Amino acid sequence: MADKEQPAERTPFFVDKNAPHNEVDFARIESAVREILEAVGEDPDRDGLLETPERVARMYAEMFAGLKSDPGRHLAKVFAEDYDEIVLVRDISFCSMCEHHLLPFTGKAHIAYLPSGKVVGLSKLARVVEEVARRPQVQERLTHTVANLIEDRLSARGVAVVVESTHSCMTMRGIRKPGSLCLTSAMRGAFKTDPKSRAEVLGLINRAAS
Ligand SMILES: Nc1nc2c(ncn2[C@@H]2O[C@H](COP(=O)(O)OP(=O)(O)OP(=O)(O)O)[C@@H](O)[C@H]2O)c(=O)[nH]1
Ligand SMILES: [Zn+2]
Repeated sequence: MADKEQPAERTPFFVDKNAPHNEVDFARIESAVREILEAVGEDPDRDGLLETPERVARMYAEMFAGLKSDPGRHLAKVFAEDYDEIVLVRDISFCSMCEHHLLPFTGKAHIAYLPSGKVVGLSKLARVVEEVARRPQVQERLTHTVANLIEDRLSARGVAVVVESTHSCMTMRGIRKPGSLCLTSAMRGAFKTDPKSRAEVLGLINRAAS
Protein backbone atom coordinates (compact mmCIF):
# COMPACT_ATOMS: atom_id res chain seq x y z
CA MET A 1 0.00 0.00 0.00
CA ALA A 2 1.29 3.44 -0.90
CA ASP A 3 2.42 5.58 2.01
CA LYS A 4 -0.03 8.17 3.10
CA GLU A 5 0.96 11.46 1.52
CA GLN A 6 3.02 13.56 3.87
CA PRO A 7 2.40 17.30 4.15
CA ALA A 8 4.92 19.22 2.10
CA GLU A 9 7.88 20.27 4.23
CA ARG A 10 8.76 23.91 4.31
CA THR A 11 12.01 24.81 2.68
CA PRO A 12 14.50 25.28 5.51
CA PHE A 13 15.62 28.85 5.95
CA PHE A 14 19.12 29.57 4.93
CA VAL A 15 21.07 31.07 7.78
CA ASP A 16 24.81 31.53 7.55
CA LYS A 17 25.98 28.87 9.98
CA ASN A 18 29.34 30.59 10.39
CA ALA A 19 27.79 33.85 11.49
CA PRO A 20 26.68 34.39 15.07
CA HIS A 21 23.03 33.50 15.04
CA ASN A 22 20.18 34.58 17.23
CA GLU A 23 17.13 32.33 17.37
CA VAL A 24 14.43 34.72 16.17
CA ASP A 25 10.82 33.67 15.78
CA PHE A 26 10.70 33.40 11.98
CA ALA A 27 6.96 32.73 11.77
CA ARG A 28 6.09 35.81 13.82
CA ILE A 29 8.37 38.07 11.82
CA GLU A 30 6.92 36.74 8.59
CA SER A 31 3.35 37.38 9.61
CA ALA A 32 4.28 40.85 10.91
CA VAL A 33 5.97 41.74 7.62
CA ARG A 34 2.95 40.53 5.69
CA GLU A 35 0.82 42.73 7.91
CA ILE A 36 3.04 45.75 7.27
CA LEU A 37 2.91 45.19 3.52
CA GLU A 38 -0.86 45.13 3.65
CA ALA A 39 -0.93 48.18 5.92
CA VAL A 40 1.10 50.26 3.46
CA GLY A 41 -1.29 49.32 0.68
CA GLU A 42 0.73 46.57 -0.97
CA ASP A 43 -0.43 43.13 -2.04
CA PRO A 44 1.79 40.60 -0.20
CA ASP A 45 0.58 37.91 -2.61
CA ARG A 46 1.91 39.54 -5.74
CA ASP A 47 4.76 37.69 -7.32
CA GLY A 48 7.61 39.99 -6.33
CA LEU A 49 6.61 40.07 -2.66
CA LEU A 50 5.84 36.40 -2.11
CA GLU A 51 9.19 35.60 -0.50
CA THR A 52 9.71 38.99 1.13
CA PRO A 53 8.45 38.05 4.61
CA GLU A 54 10.87 35.08 4.67
CA ARG A 55 13.72 37.23 3.47
CA VAL A 56 13.07 39.88 6.09
CA ALA A 57 12.96 37.22 8.81
CA ARG A 58 16.35 35.93 7.68
CA MET A 59 17.67 39.48 7.58
CA TYR A 60 16.58 40.15 11.17
CA ALA A 61 18.12 36.87 12.32
CA GLU A 62 21.37 38.14 10.83
CA MET A 63 21.14 41.78 11.89
CA PHE A 64 20.22 40.88 15.48
CA ALA A 65 22.52 37.91 15.80
CA GLY A 66 24.36 39.53 18.72
CA LEU A 67 21.28 40.21 20.81
CA LYS A 68 21.72 37.44 23.33
CA SER A 69 25.38 36.62 23.07
CA ASP A 70 28.25 37.78 25.27
CA PRO A 71 30.69 39.65 23.02
CA GLY A 72 33.22 39.62 25.86
CA ARG A 73 33.89 35.94 25.21
CA HIS A 74 36.10 36.99 22.29
CA LEU A 75 38.45 38.60 24.80
CA ALA A 76 38.89 35.48 26.92
CA LYS A 77 42.02 34.23 25.14
CA VAL A 78 44.97 36.53 25.80
CA PHE A 79 48.72 36.35 25.26
CA ALA A 80 51.25 37.36 27.89
CA GLU A 81 53.32 40.10 26.27
CA ASP A 82 55.78 42.59 27.68
CA TYR A 83 54.39 45.49 25.67
CA ASP A 84 52.84 48.48 27.38
CA GLU A 85 52.37 51.03 24.61
CA ILE A 86 49.30 51.78 22.52
CA VAL A 87 47.69 49.00 20.47
CA LEU A 88 45.32 50.50 17.92
CA VAL A 89 43.09 48.86 15.32
CA ARG A 90 41.61 51.50 13.10
CA ASP A 91 38.84 51.48 10.50
CA ILE A 92 36.85 48.50 11.71
CA SER A 93 33.79 48.70 9.50
CA PHE A 94 30.42 47.82 10.99
CA CYS A 95 26.73 47.91 10.23
CA SER A 96 24.25 48.26 13.06
CA MET A 97 20.51 48.94 13.37
CA CYS A 98 19.21 52.13 14.93
CA GLU A 99 16.74 51.08 17.57
CA HIS A 100 14.48 54.07 16.97
CA HIS A 101 13.64 53.41 13.33
CA LEU A 102 15.13 49.97 12.65
CA LEU A 103 17.22 51.46 9.90
CA PRO A 104 20.93 50.77 9.48
CA PHE A 105 23.73 53.00 10.65
CA THR A 106 27.07 52.14 9.16
CA GLY A 107 30.58 53.32 9.69
CA LYS A 108 33.92 52.61 11.29
CA ALA A 109 35.14 51.97 14.79
CA HIS A 110 38.68 52.69 15.99
CA ILE A 111 39.83 50.85 19.10
CA ALA A 112 42.97 51.50 21.12
CA TYR A 113 44.11 50.12 24.44
CA LEU A 114 47.10 50.20 26.75
CA PRO A 115 47.89 46.60 27.74
CA SER A 116 48.88 45.56 31.23
CA GLY A 117 50.98 42.46 30.62
CA LYS A 118 48.56 40.77 28.23
CA VAL A 119 47.41 41.43 24.69
CA VAL A 120 44.49 40.02 22.74
CA GLY A 121 44.37 38.80 19.15
CA LEU A 122 43.70 41.83 16.94
CA SER A 123 40.79 40.21 15.13
CA LYS A 124 39.03 39.80 18.47
CA LEU A 125 38.61 43.57 18.77
CA ALA A 126 36.77 43.55 15.44
CA ARG A 127 34.69 40.55 16.58
CA VAL A 128 33.56 42.47 19.63
CA VAL A 129 32.46 45.42 17.48
CA GLU A 130 30.66 43.12 15.06
CA GLU A 131 28.71 41.43 17.80
CA VAL A 132 27.80 44.53 19.78
CA ALA A 133 26.62 46.11 16.51
CA ARG A 134 24.25 43.23 15.76
CA ARG A 135 21.57 44.38 18.16
CA PRO A 136 19.03 47.17 18.08
CA GLN A 137 21.43 49.97 19.01
CA VAL A 138 22.23 53.60 19.52
CA GLN A 139 25.72 54.69 18.64
CA GLU A 140 26.52 55.96 22.13
CA ARG A 141 25.75 52.56 23.70
CA LEU A 142 27.68 50.69 21.03
CA THR A 143 30.69 52.92 21.77
CA HIS A 144 30.73 52.60 25.54
CA THR A 145 29.80 48.90 25.57
CA VAL A 146 32.88 48.12 23.48
CA ALA A 147 35.07 50.33 25.71
CA ASN A 148 33.76 48.76 28.93
CA LEU A 149 34.30 45.23 27.67
CA ILE A 150 37.90 45.90 26.70
CA GLU A 151 38.67 47.72 29.93
CA ASP A 152 37.15 44.96 32.08
CA ARG A 153 38.24 41.83 30.26
CA LEU A 154 41.79 42.92 29.44
CA SER A 155 42.37 44.95 32.61
CA ALA A 156 43.65 47.57 30.18
CA ARG A 157 45.32 50.67 31.66
CA GLY A 158 43.57 52.76 29.06
CA VAL A 159 40.93 52.29 26.37
CA ALA A 160 39.85 54.63 23.59
CA VAL A 161 36.97 53.82 21.29
CA VAL A 162 35.99 56.26 18.57
CA VAL A 163 33.04 55.49 16.30
CA GLU A 164 32.02 57.42 13.21
CA SER A 165 28.91 56.54 11.31
CA THR A 166 26.12 57.61 9.01
CA HIS A 167 22.56 57.03 10.18
CA SER A 168 20.11 56.10 7.44
CA CYS A 169 17.31 57.53 9.56
CA MET A 170 18.94 60.94 9.11
CA THR A 171 19.89 60.55 5.47
CA MET A 172 17.00 58.78 3.75
CA ARG A 173 14.02 60.02 5.78
CA GLY A 174 13.08 62.68 8.31
CA ILE A 175 15.57 65.54 8.20
CA ARG A 176 17.25 63.99 5.11
CA LYS A 177 20.85 65.12 5.48
CA PRO A 178 23.01 62.83 3.34
CA GLY A 179 26.67 63.09 4.29
CA SER A 180 26.06 63.90 7.94
CA LEU A 181 28.44 61.99 10.19
CA CYS A 182 28.00 61.15 13.87
CA LEU A 183 31.15 60.78 15.99
CA THR A 184 31.20 59.29 19.47
CA SER A 185 34.07 58.42 21.76
CA ALA A 186 34.57 56.57 25.01
CA MET A 187 37.80 57.11 26.93
CA ARG A 188 38.83 55.00 29.89
CA GLY A 189 41.82 54.95 32.26
CA ALA A 190 44.90 56.86 31.13
CA PHE A 191 43.20 58.07 27.96
CA LYS A 192 40.63 59.81 30.11
CA THR A 193 42.86 61.17 32.84
CA ASP A 194 46.16 61.93 31.09
CA PRO A 195 45.90 64.66 28.42
CA LYS A 196 49.18 63.55 26.76
CA SER A 197 48.00 59.94 26.35
CA ARG A 198 44.67 61.15 25.07
CA ALA A 199 46.32 63.48 22.54
CA GLU A 200 48.64 60.68 21.40
CA VAL A 201 45.86 58.18 20.79
CA LEU A 202 43.60 60.71 19.08
CA GLY A 203 46.58 61.69 16.87
CA LEU A 204 47.01 58.06 15.81
CA ILE A 205 43.30 57.57 15.21
CA ASN A 206 43.03 60.75 13.14
CA ARG A 207 46.26 60.21 11.21
CA ALA A 208 45.49 60.04 7.50
CA ALA A 209 46.25 56.60 6.08
CA SER A 210 49.57 56.70 4.20
N1 LIG B 1 21.42 59.74 20.31
C1 LIG B 1 21.12 58.97 19.25
N2 LIG B 1 20.04 59.26 18.52
C2 LIG B 1 19.79 58.47 17.45
C3 LIG B 1 20.59 57.39 17.08
N3 LIG B 1 20.06 56.84 15.96
C4 LIG B 1 18.98 57.58 15.67
N4 LIG B 1 18.81 58.57 16.57
C5 LIG B 1 17.81 59.62 16.70
O1 LIG B 1 16.70 59.18 17.42
C6 LIG B 1 15.78 60.23 17.38
C7 LIG B 1 14.36 59.71 17.52
O2 LIG B 1 13.60 60.87 17.65
P1 LIG B 1 12.01 60.90 17.66
O3 LIG B 1 11.60 62.34 17.73
O4 LIG B 1 11.53 59.98 18.72
O5 LIG B 1 11.65 60.25 16.27
P2 LIG B 1 11.33 60.96 14.86
O6 LIG B 1 10.10 61.78 14.97
O7 LIG B 1 11.32 59.89 13.82
O8 LIG B 1 12.59 61.92 14.69
P3 LIG B 1 13.21 62.55 13.36
O9 LIG B 1 14.33 61.64 12.93
O10 LIG B 1 13.73 63.89 13.80
O11 LIG B 1 12.13 62.67 12.32
C8 LIG B 1 16.06 60.99 16.09
O12 LIG B 1 16.50 62.27 16.44
C9 LIG B 1 17.23 60.19 15.46
O13 LIG B 1 18.12 61.01 14.74
C10 LIG B 1 21.72 57.11 17.88
O14 LIG B 1 22.48 56.18 17.64
N5 LIG B 1 21.94 57.93 18.94
ZN1 LIG C 1 17.01 56.09 13.68
